[in-house]
Amino acid sequence: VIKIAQVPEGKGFEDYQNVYNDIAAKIEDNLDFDGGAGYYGQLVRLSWHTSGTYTKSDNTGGSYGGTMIYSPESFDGENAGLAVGRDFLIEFKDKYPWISRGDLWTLGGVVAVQESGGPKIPWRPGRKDIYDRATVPEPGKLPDASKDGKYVRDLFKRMGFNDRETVALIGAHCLGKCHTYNSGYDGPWGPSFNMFTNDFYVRLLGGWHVKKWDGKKQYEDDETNSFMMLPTDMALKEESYFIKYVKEYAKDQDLFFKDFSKAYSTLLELGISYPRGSKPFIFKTVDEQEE
Ligand code: HEM
Ligand SMILES: Cc1cnc2ccccc2c1N
Repeated sequence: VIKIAQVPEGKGFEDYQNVYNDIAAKIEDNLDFDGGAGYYGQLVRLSWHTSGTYTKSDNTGGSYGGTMIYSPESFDGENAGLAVGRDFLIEFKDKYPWISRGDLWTLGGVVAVQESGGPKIPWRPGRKDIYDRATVPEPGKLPDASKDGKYVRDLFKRMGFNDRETVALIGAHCLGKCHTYNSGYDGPWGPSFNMFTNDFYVRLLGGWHVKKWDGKKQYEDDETNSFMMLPTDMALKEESYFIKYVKEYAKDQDLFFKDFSKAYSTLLELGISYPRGSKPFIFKTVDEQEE
């Protein structure tokens, strides 16, 4: 399956920086949403779920066609709650009719990471809204949080990621929270889930215990009982092939930022063929434009 990037006629860096700025402004106007998590987590999760359906062996799935709104992908239980992110962004599809769903949904994630203090994420436009349902991926490609490390390793390998990239990508769990009505998991209830940092790894290396409640098995931190980890989060410290990267990133935020930027940029472009030598955009943050 070939998916060629096609940039809308005459659109360039400035056009996409304008969309970036509109999304950033709307995030800024809604910082108290979701108990103070804002929309950062919602938008990064949307960008990841529209991309994480990718299978390297047959080049199916990925962000190219904006297929998440079509069945059967729209029925994937792992996508519960993503209408929040899609509805947040939909006004920009009306304001900028030339932008595709895939470009809008992935750009939303780039804005969220950069505006929450994270690294710059190189990004290229050219995803095309598809209309033929044949290219809509089946449910089951996105990960189930109740599984173990081997499952996580194999799932990310299916997308073409190695162990280092897998650990770096899951560090996005520094943002946002779980919602029982989406996934059955809950929390964190602690502070700072609206800042992109290496906190996830630092906390992960601390003490955790299984939460006593009637919901799905998840972990709670020994110290304050206000943070949470999923079973697949804990898997990163249980497997020898993952924990070495958890330790590296807990010690060195710059290294995490560098590896995350590369892996996340790759994630958002899985399956897409770009013209040789096409240069990604590096958008300015809102703060950088005020100077
Ligand atoms: C083993 C892999 C992964 C599993 C099993 C997993 C699972 C989950 C689950 C169950 C939630 C809670 C959803 C809810 O209840 O609203 C969640 C949230 C989230 N995930 Fe992951 N995830 C994985 C990897 C990733 C990756 C690779 C990224 C991004 C690069 C990511 C970004 C996020 C974000 C930002 C949130 C917070 C969403 C919000 O605040 O609404 N996750 N994840
Ligand atoms: C600290 C932490 C750990 N795991 C998470 C998983 C999903 C969403 C948010 C998370 C989070 N803030």
